[in-house]
Amino acid sequence: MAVQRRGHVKTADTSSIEKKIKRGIVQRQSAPHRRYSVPLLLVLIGTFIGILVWLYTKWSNDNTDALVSKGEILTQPRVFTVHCSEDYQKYKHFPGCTPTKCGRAVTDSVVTTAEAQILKRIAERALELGGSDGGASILDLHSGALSMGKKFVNIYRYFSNQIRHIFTEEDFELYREVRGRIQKAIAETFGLEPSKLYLTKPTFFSRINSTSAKTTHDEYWHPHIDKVTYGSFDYTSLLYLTDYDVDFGGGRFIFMDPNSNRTVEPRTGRVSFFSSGSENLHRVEKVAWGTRYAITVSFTCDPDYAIADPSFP
Ligand SMILES: O=C(O)CCC(=O)C(=O)O
Ligand SMILES: [Fe+2]
Repeated sequence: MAVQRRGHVKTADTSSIEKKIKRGIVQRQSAPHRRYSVPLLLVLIGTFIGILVWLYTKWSNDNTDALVSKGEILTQPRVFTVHCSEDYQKYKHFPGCTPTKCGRAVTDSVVTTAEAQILKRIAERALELGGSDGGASILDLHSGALSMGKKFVNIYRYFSNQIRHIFTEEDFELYREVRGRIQKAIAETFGLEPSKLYLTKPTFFSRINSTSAKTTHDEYWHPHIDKVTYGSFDYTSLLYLTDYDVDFGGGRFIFMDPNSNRTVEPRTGRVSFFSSGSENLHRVEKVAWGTRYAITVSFTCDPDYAIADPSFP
């Protein structure tokens, strides 16, 4: 009995030990699997998220290439020619001016950074007296139009007593000088007679921030063709007064070509100019943060639509 009891106890001990050993083996066998499964899962999830992010970036950028990025400094105009649209045929032809060679160009050597900073301060001074309730405000030195709330006022009339504290004679001189240089660069690039190009309206400073639009005037981001929108435009130029990715995010200028988008990243003193027809459909990306300043300086070939340089009233 005793032997049997001992034997029974021994059997029970043995089987529990065997079980433990087996469990140990199973645990040892399964341990590497468990050790690797969590990191492996994380790698798989990470890869999956990576693919999703890549797909989203590719999709949202929609084939977007930088024509000129902020980091580059162009000492010569970078010129891209494109076929002229038929838009100009609907208007009177002015030999030596009406676009026959169309395209776009960007240069950093026409306006200095210091000049652009002075021009930016003109816009800042005037716009802090008014400004749109929405994200886009303008100041037109020619007509005097200044965004104010949901409307516009005439800065020369509205602030008539203070106007000589807002602007100086030198401000207007610099504006004229810069306009002349841009006109020359356009004429050289497109093979035009500079004197056959005239300043036209609207020509204006713009200030854009990320505040949501309150009226349609604030909706600057829509694709458009300047010749269709403004009629008299034959050549559009843009002078940038702030830096993309430093002073503001978003806000890149986008040429919308049939199969791709090409961006110009604003940089203080950078001038971009292009023929105004539908060969240069474009839009401005929404500004995500910060404040973007620019000047739209427009030119026509039709002397009937010419305007004089701005001056004190
Ligand atoms: O500010 C810009 O970059 C472009 C503005 C524009 O498209 C325009 O004034 O017609
Ligand atoms: Fe435009």
